[in-house]
Order: sequence, then structure tokens, then C-alpha cells
Amino acid sequence: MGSHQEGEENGGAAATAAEGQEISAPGSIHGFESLHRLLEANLKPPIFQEVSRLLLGLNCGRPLQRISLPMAATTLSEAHNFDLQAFCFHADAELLRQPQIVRVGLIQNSIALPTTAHIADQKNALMQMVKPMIDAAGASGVNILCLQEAWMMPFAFCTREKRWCEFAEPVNGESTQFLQKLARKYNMVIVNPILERDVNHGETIWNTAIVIGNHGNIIGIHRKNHIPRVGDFNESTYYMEGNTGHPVFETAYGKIAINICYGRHHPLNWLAFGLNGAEIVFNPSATVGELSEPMWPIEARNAAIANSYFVGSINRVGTEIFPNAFTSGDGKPAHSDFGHFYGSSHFSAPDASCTPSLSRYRDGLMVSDMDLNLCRQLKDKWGFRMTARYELYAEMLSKYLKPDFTPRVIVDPMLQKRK
Ligand SMILES: NC(=O)NCCC(=O)O
Repeated sequence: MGSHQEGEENGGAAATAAEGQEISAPGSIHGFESLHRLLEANLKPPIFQEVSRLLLGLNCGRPLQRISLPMAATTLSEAHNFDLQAFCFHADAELLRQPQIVRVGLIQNSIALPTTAHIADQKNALMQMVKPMIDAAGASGVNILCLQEAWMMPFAFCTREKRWCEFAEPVNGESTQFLQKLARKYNMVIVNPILERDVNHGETIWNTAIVIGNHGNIIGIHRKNHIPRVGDFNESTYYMEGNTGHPVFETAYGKIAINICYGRHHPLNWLAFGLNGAEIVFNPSATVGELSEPMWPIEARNAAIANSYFVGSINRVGTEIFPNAFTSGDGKPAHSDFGHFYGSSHFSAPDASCTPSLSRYRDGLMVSDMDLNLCRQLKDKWGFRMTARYELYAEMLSKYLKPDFTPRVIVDPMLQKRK
């Protein structure tokens, strides 16, 4: 990983410019860690700049800038072989408000031990593996950090075997305690997405994000609203649709919310966090290339634009092999893995700009400064809230929810109706 110079524009992924010679890793794109790096190595600089403008947009009229991080962070990334990238989203200067700059981090990780290892060992190894990335975030002065969905376990839901429920832990369980110490040490808000066991409600299991404040306190939790029933994502076998609605957590550094994984396919889910005033929405995820990669760069970015907030998208990395083969009723032969979790964590901004993605196959920490003033500036510019005509949709939805609803279709009288 090379160093990032202040003011270096988004073509600065020279970090891995030697990637042409890189040994092809599983999950790489023809030997490259990301599309951005592949393009940079293969296009002439002026063409690459123009392609980057079209793919990543402009922030305040300029290509997104990379920022440099302290040597302590880059040293950790080299020693522990994780991708480290850092950017800065600006906003225009205002006369009455000071800039509200917050430094935000996203961590993507693979599993640390085979899925056959003892559960306690897997959890301990994961904490040890993720710690250098959290330390790098701390050394970089990150204010708010979010980990990936169910980061304390392999994404075993594809198997439908109930033994994986043993990974579930209470809100104040070992991962929260581990992160609380780090939150205090680095004065950092940390979002901890886990499989939760709600011991006070009959051991119910949820897919939950715990928001830990910068004093190590638990600010609150959010439980995943929408559960996938697609392909191998048999998550409804394990936990129920969340009962926490769309909370926004006012932290020392800004108003944040969490839209867990599959919730990103639901525009109303994004909207509800926006209506509650979120400035940054995290989307901790676990998804594989074959299923969703074409959607990945679109949905979060669209949500950031439509709702005038920042989005931090995080996806796990690697291929996780399970001891027993499984099928998912989709006609595919029995298999022992989901496919490749493609990482590619990134930030999207309300002005339609976005960062390049982290590696498609390595663990990584993505850092970005963001001036939260950009949220209101984009609301003023585009007026999406003011032009939204919510009353039309409230009425439509209330009709749709009634059992006697019939779709309002006006049929061309000239149409020969097929029987
Ligand atoms: N974890 C999860 O919700 N995955 C669903 C797959 C997807 O939405 O891409």
C-alpha cells in the first residue's frame, strides 16, 4: 500500500500500480484489486481522469481528493496486509455555519479461521484480526467506525443448520465489550453489527447493529428490517424481521443510522432513515458477486442522492467453505460455499460523488472525511424533500395495504384482450 498525498486526486491509486504484475488472487479482476485500479493501470492518464469523472462524479466541481493518513496507520496496513484508502468530501463554505467535518471509517474483513474451528476460537481470531484495522482507524483519528454485517461469524445462514446460532451474543456480549474498550481508547463511535441473542425475550435471535458511543456507552440498537429470501441467503431460518423501526442515533459526531444489508434494496427503508434526520447511513452487508455485484455501486449511491445524506457501504471479503454441502431450492447442485464475497466497500455522498472501492479480495479500512454541511446544501439545491409529494404516496400505500386493493390500470379500449 503506498502513501496518499494530500490533494492527490482520485487517480491516485498508484498504491498498487504495479498490479499488472500482481499474482492473480481469487476474487481479483484480472489481477487487480478493484475496477478503479484496473482502469488506472490500463488507461492513459487523461482518459482515466475522464472515465473517473464519469464513474465517480465530482465533489464541489472537482475530482474527489485522497488524503494522507499517519504513518502508524499505513504501517499497520502493510504489516497486516489490509487495503487502506482515504478520501475527503468537501462542502461549499457557508456564511453562517462552520464546516462540520467528521472522519468516518468502514472495515471489511474475511473470516480468520476455517468454519470447522471451535466457535470460541473463530470469534477470538476474528477480534484479533480486526483489531489492527481498528487501531489504524484510531491512529487516523476516525470519529465514527462501522464494521460489516455479522462480522463476528462466518455467514453461515446459507446452510440452514441451527448449530450456527451459537455465534449469537447479547447486545452487551463479548464483541460489544471488546469494541467498547476501543471506543473509549480512541474516542470513537463504533457500530457493531452482530447476530444478537435477546435473552430477555425468550432467546430470540435478531440481526442487529449496536451503536457504541465514543465514551464506550451503548447508545442504542437497530435490528435489520428486511430479510432476504433469495438464492442461498436463507437468513429467515435464523432470525426475524426487526422491531426497532428506523432509529437515528445522535452521536458526538453526527446523526447516524444503519440500514443492514438487504435493506438496501428497499427505497422506503432508506427514506425512513432520512426522514428521521440521518446524516450518515451505514449499510453493513454480506453479499456475493454472482447475486448482487451489478447492484452494489448503484443502490447506496442512489440512496445518498435521493435522501441527501452520506452512505457508507461495507461488504465482507473472501469465500467461506462450510462442512456440509447445501442446496437452496434453486435447482443448483449442492455446494459448500456461497461464492465470493466481493468486499468493495466505499462511500457515497449526497452530491452523487463516491469514492473508489476497497479491494475485492483483501481485508480493508476505508476512511473518509466528510463535511456534513453538504447534506443541507444538496437539500437546498435539489429540493427533493420539498418536491417529494409524500401525501400522494401515503394515500397510495394506504389503499394498497387494504385487502380490496385493485391496481389502477387504464386499458387501451383498442387492445385485443387475451383470454
Ligand atoms: N445479508 C444479506 O442480507 N444478503 C442479501 C444479499 C443481498 O442483498 O445482496
